[in-house]
Amino acid sequence: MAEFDEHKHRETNSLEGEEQAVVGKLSLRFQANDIVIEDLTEKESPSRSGPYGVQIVNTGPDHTFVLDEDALADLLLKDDVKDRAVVVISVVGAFRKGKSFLLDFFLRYMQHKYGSGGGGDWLGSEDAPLRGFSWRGGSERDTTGILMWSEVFKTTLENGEKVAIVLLDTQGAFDSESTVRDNATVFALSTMLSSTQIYNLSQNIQEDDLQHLQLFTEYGRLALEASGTTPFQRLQFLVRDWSFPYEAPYGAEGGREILQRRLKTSDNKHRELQSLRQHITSCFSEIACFLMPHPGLRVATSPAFDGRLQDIEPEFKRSLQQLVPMLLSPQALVPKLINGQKVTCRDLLQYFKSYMNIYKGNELPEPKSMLAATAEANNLTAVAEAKEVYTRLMEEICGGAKPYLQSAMLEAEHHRVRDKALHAFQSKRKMGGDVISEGYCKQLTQDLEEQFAQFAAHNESKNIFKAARTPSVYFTIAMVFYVLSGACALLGLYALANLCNMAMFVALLTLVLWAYIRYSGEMRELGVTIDDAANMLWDNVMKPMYQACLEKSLEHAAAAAAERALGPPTANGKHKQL
Ligand SMILES: Nc1nc2c(ncn2[C@@H]2O[C@H](COP(=O)(O)OP(=O)(O)OP(=O)(O)O)[C@@H](O)[C@H]2O)c(=O)[nH]1
Ligand SMILES: [Mg+2]
Repeated sequence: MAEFDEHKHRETNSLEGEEQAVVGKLSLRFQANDIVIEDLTEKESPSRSGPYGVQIVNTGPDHTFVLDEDALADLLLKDDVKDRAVVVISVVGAFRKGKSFLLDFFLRYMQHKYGSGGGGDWLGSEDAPLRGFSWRGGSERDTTGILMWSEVFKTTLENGEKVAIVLLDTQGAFDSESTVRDNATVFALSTMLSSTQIYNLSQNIQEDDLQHLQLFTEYGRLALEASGTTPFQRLQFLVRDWSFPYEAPYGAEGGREILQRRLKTSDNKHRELQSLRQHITSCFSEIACFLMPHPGLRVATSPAFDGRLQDIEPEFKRSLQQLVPMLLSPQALVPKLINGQKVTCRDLLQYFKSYMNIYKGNELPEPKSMLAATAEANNLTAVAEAKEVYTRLMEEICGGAKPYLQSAMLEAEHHRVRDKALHAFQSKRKMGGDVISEGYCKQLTQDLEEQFAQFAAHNESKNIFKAARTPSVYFTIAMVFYVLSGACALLGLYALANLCNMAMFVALLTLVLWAYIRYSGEMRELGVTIDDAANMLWDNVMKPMYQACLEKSLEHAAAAAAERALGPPTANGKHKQL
């Protein structure tokens, strides 16, 4: 039924003699007396065989945002990137202003420079449609929540540091469906989590654009006080459709002029305007601006435009050639810092979780709770790193295929490795001071002890003598009863002999049952009971008897040796010296 409705849905656009009708997933385009049929399925939901924009923050009911932890973990916890410092590039700003469109050019550069690449110009061929994050024409919003590109790019910076690069596309602000809180949430989340925040503006930098930054300048001020380091890295204003190149030229140079004018603090400015400017400047380690020309009427107004370069004004393409390497070349990449420390992909997952938590309520969080969330995430990432150190080192000592290690030695190694892990935790700088980190440290110590118990149990299971205890106990019992039954039968005590036989069969049956449980992995609880019974019998009956026998035979052997050395005792009890 839904499919039927969808197929009934029709949209028609007309532009300069071109007509387009959308029927279900098919687009019919009447262009220069030709009918062009396009399949929109791929455009709407890109094929999952290649990379795509992964929805990591979804819009939930009642204007809530929900983090898709699993999707994010899949991207950030891949073995080849999880421990790399991360560079996070995000684009924010009002809706329908070409954010996703721009990101798709970023992707072309990334794939060319850091991906499978290929020769030629990174901008691509003139007639290739633009693919990547979903973008489209029209007046209704397209991107919702936050998306991360599924391909985490890798490169080495000039200083030799290996980094991972992630791209974020965000929901446009100020559409008719979003509340002020929704806009603020997307804006704050992406700013707090990115190392390069591209603030996409249309035509000019206006005062209200600066005011939106005020949302977290107070957080920035508190973070600055708490850590003594600049809370955010790069803020890149990007002015689209700049129409006054005669006043300030397109590109970074013109951008600098405009930015200077907009951020200038002078005595004749109102105090509020001055303080806003001061805060913005102190929160980011680098603020820049770039003026983009208009891409041409086909880009802005044609429903048939699919992103191919041949439809874009050359001036716009020239600006892209300047802007994109300026932000994404290895020399330009800025790793994400929080509290003055590099953030790895694994840490980024934790920061996402902690920051999403504070945006769960109905109210916008206070800057203080944003700071508390940062302190929490600082500690949690330090805990995760310490646990990683502990697990890695212990795996090297007694992990999977490593042979059995004596219990006392394993314990000594545990103490050494635990101290190393605790040192890793303590040496990471954390907001909130010792009072907060003490609690995390206690919990960490407890968790490491629990982990050690598991390592120790695993180590014990490798002791083949202990592993063989259960079958040897039951086999011994069976043998003892077999001999006893034979002896009883010889003495004519048939009732007793039968009882012994029965006990022998019970022991053998238990042995067979145990072997089956171990082999099949079924009825594991019964297996544990059989092992426990064997341990109990060993500890309380067989071991004492075995020790008693051993002592007796040792005594006997010692006496025999002494006798051999000293000769047999004489009638008066003295030994005759040989
Ligand atoms: N005027 C103008 N239009 C542009 C520019 N860049 C892209 N567009 C057009 O803007 C429209 C919207 O592009 P999107 O990339 O989907 O915009 P968005 O900002 O991601 O929109 P939302 O996802 O709804 O927030 C498309 O028709 C593009 O062709 C530009 O620099 N100037
Ligand atoms: Mg978009």
